[in-house]
This record gives sequence, structure tokens and C-alpha cells, in this order.
Amino acid sequence: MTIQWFPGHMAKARREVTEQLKLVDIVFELIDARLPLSSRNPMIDQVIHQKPRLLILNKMDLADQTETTRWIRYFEKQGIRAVAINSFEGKGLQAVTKAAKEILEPKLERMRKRGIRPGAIRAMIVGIPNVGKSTLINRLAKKNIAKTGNKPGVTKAQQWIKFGKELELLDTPGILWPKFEDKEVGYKLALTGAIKDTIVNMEDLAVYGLRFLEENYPDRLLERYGLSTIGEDLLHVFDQIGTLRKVYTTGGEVEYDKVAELIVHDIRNENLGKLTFDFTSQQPHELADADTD
Ligand SMILES: Nc1nc2c(ncn2[C@@H]2O[C@H](COP(=O)(O)OP(=O)(O)OP(=O)(O)O)[C@@H](O)[C@H]2O)c(=O)[nH]1
Repeated sequence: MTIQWFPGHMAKARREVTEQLKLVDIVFELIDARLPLSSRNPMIDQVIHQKPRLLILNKMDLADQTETTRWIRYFEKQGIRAVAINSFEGKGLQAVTKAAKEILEPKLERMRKRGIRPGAIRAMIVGIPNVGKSTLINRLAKKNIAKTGNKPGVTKAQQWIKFGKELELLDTPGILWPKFEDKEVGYKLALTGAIKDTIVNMEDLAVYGLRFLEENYPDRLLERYGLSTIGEDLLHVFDQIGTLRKVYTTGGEVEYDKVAELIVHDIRNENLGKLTFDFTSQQPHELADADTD
């Protein structure tokens, strides 16, 4: 899978974030709630380094809620404070300010003891393309200052946006590259729209999506397409879905590339319900007990 990130782009992105980090007290690491591992930058810990961080699982409205709760507990067990939000509708934003204040409280307390009155908390957003950085900035600012779009790579051009008296946010988010060394991560990113369609083979993506559903959400597969298994006969599977949804050429044949598009569209647009593509249960055992207590 070819991605538009090259070593030069990565080095530049990292340099820019490192410069912006000097200006802030805390980093809001924005990820997609559907992909709590796959939508994280692979070098995020080295990039953010010792800077306090709040992990924000955005697009919670699209994710499997049970899994989101597990992921928040999983990250918190690792000492990373996490909150889930829906920046599109502005849900959970108060929790962001509250968590940021709590994370920084020891520092603020030290300042108060030295007779310094702490000002507003200064924050910046960091994340891979399309996780909703601009949407969150707009929501926090309550006006349309950052350009948003449904295609990856829209965020371009810096000033501070005030969120009440307590928080100031850098209006330019830090854009970092996704994990793309792993083919499966690439498919997951593509299924959630974080990677451009033009660099993904739709039929491969649809098949990955069907197999993912078969393994993790079999009830949805049955409900939507009447399929209880996928098996090896993919032609039969595509025929069945194409016939069911009447995806035909003018000659009355099933149009396979359109069937593939329809499957991907269904996954992306909640027609198969709210889905999470990374699971805490698939993490190494010592880290995977997030919901056992
Ligand atoms: N359903 C849902 N959609 C969201 C949410 N937040 C953002 N989006 C959508 O996700 C898409 C990408 O949002 P942007 O804010 O442009 O993402 P970005 O991270 O700034 O993207 P780049 O500019 O590519 O770095 C847009 O279509 C948004 O409407 C959310 O909480 N829920």
C-alpha cells in the first residue's frame, strides 16, 4: 500500500510539532475511537516526550461503545489519561478541560505555592490526518476558523483560541503520519476514511472488511447481507450481496467493483452499526486485562 508520507515529510512534521510543543503545557493526542491503536502515530511517545498528554478518542459516535470504555480503562492502566468525545456534535468537551486541569494540577499547585497565579492552560492538538483535529478546534472555538473536510490532508496553516477562561488552544494542529508498515493497519485506516481511496484497492478493502465482520461482528454480517460465513468463495459472496442489493450492470450482471464500493460505504456509514476495529482483548496478555476488574 502506497502512502503519501515520505521520510522528508515525516522529519518536517516532527520538527514542526517539536517547535509547537515548546509553546504549550499539554498535548491533546487525538485519535479515532474506532482505531485506538491503528490511528496513533507510531512515534508519538518520542515526539511528545515528557510533555503532559491527554488522549482524546474522537468520533465516539461511530465506535462500539463497549470497546471505547475498555480502551479508556486500558490506557488509564498504562498511566495515560483518556476521554471519549464526539467533536462533530460537541459532546464530551467539558471532560477535555476537566481532565487537562486534573493532569496539570500538581504543576499548578507548585506554582500557587510559589505565589504565581497560573494563567489559562495552553494546549495543542496532535494527530494523524482525518481524526477530526479541525472539527475539534472549531467546536472548542465555537466558530468556523479551521478548515474541515472529509478528505485526509485538509488542515494547512497560528494563533490561540480561547475556550472559556481556563484553556487556550493553538489553532494549528500538529499533523503526524499514521502507522503504515502493517498492511492490516492500512486496511483499518482505509475503512475509516483516514487514507485516501485512490491508494487503496476497493475489492481488497471490501474483502478485508467482510472478513473482519465475520470474525468480530458476525451478527451484523448476517443482518445486513444474510451471510453467516464468508469462506473462500468470494465470487459467491459478492454475487449474493450484489443480488440482494441489486448492484447490476446494464446487462443485468452483478457489478463486482460497485459491490466492493457498497460494502466499504456500508462499513463507513454505520450501515453495519457502530464498529471498533482495534480490540483491547487482542493486546498482549499483561496489558489486556483492562476490563477484568
Ligand atoms: N461522526 C463524526 N465525524 C467526525 C467527528 N469529528 C470529525 N468528524 C468528521 O471527520 C472528517 C475529518 O475531520 P477534520 O476535522 O477535517 O479532520 P482533521 O484531523 O483536521 O484532518 P486533516 O486536515 O486531514 O489533518 C470530517 O468529515 C468531519 O466532519 C466526530 O466526532 N464524529
